[in-house]
Amino acid sequence: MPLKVLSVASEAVPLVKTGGLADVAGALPAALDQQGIAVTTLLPGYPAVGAAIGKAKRLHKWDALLGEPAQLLSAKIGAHDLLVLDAPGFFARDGNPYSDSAGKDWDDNWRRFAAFGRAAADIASGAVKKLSFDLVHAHDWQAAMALAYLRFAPFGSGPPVPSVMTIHNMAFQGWYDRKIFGGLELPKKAWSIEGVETYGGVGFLKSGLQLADMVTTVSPTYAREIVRSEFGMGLEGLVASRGDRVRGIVNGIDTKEWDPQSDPALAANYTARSLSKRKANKRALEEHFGLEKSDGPLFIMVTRLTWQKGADVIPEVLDHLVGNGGRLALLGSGDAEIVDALKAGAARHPGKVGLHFGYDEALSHQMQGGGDAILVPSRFEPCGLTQLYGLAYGCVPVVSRTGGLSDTVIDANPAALAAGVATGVQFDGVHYHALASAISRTVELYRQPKLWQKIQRNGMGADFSWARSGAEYAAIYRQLTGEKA
Ligand SMILES: Nc1ncnc2c1ncn2[C@@H]1O[C@H](COP(=O)(O)OP(=O)(O)O[C@H]2O[C@H](CO)[C@@H](O)[C@H](O)[C@H]2O)[C@@H](O)[C@H]1O
Repeated sequence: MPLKVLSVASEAVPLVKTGGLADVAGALPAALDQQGIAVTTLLPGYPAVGAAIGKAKRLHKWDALLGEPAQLLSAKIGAHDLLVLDAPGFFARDGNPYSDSAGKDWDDNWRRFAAFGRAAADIASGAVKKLSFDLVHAHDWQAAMALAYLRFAPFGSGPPVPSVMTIHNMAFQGWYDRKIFGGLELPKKAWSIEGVETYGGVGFLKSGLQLADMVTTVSPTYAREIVRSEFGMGLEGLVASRGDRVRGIVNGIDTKEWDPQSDPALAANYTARSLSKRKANKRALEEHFGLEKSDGPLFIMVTRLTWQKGADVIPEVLDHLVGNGGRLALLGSGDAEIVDALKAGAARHPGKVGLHFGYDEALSHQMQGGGDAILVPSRFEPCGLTQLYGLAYGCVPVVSRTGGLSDTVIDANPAALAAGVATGVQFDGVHYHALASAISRTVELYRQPKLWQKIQRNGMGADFSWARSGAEYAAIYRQLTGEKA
């Protein structure tokens, strides 16, 4: 019998995505299947999820799940085994999973995602006939309360199922005022520093970190960084106290979705041996972004426009980038201030800087397939996926040396160039000078076509499949289920 894992995630490709969490929650099950592990993913029943699954089988019903009627639906989408928490009072809303159409977080997010956790814990502790799981894997704060309910208020009285908590981003913690505690329907004993109490309120992510049998994060470097206050965001002490129960496993990418040889979004498909075909993609990008046609270096960026991603430094560096013969195509959405500063910068450089605000999956593929280099100047980055897509597509990553960016890109320093292993450019610190000098270095490399192609090919040949990381998760699952057996 394969090990059965309940993966609890608030978003997963191909059904609903606002960021990298969805890519990982969507891709990991197939990798684990290769390891003989059967993953079922529990998702909230947002409108898009309901529409995708259509008429689904009902497995369970709650008259009042933290106050709202709910049912559990079962569906299969492609190879994905899904459980969907259909609770219209919580999830049948316009906007994205966390905020309304105007971008404002829903006031009752604590209740929505506590209910999600409550449902996950019920499922994992035997409330649903015919469903049983050997382990629960919760992703980020939206799923973390599953572990609090499992510990303090499981459905049955059987042995507790082991658990893994994965941090995709420590910056989002789900912290709420203590007055919500009553609404969580947890026993009083959960209100303690060993339970959900966090700096006088309720901490969702903190509860998961405290209570999980194993904590993972999405790169080894980030796992080491989050014991320091600059990265731990207040939870560094707790992370440090968990010692070797905190591991870093670098993300892979879905190499079927992200394959330049077969990607239907591209004007021209190509491989590491036919890089010259990328030119057609570059022309298509220039067209889309209203850029002058040129064979000079075309930088791209695909990102949330936030402080984390260093997007605020881009407007400052535009003059330098353009002055060095570069052009920039940027796709993103986020902070209004950054949007305004980018617009002002682009207005100074018509034909050289093109902006597309919003979220566009197909365009993000086209950009990786036609751009020469992708800028990823993150202040912190648990793993980062866009640099991995860049590597796979021969769009050379230019990254700050932090978190997963450190672990996945080999800087084109003299030693790496001499050894023929460089895959990108790294720089230290996220500020004008660091980024400007990284851009200059990149342009210099680009102007040496043989060397540049070598860097592109090295990246395209790197192993960023899920196979290796899948094996690491599988080893953790086996260790934990063995420990509890
Ligand atoms: N405007 C836009 N249009 C189209 N696509 C867009 C887009 N903006 C972003 N994307 C896409 O969204 C994803 C973002 O991935 P990141 O790794 O940058 O993750 P994010 O910070 O969301 O997630 C967190 O979780 C992931 C997963 O573990 C970690 O890699 C990361 O470090 C951590 O911060 C990529 O697939 C990217 O192409």
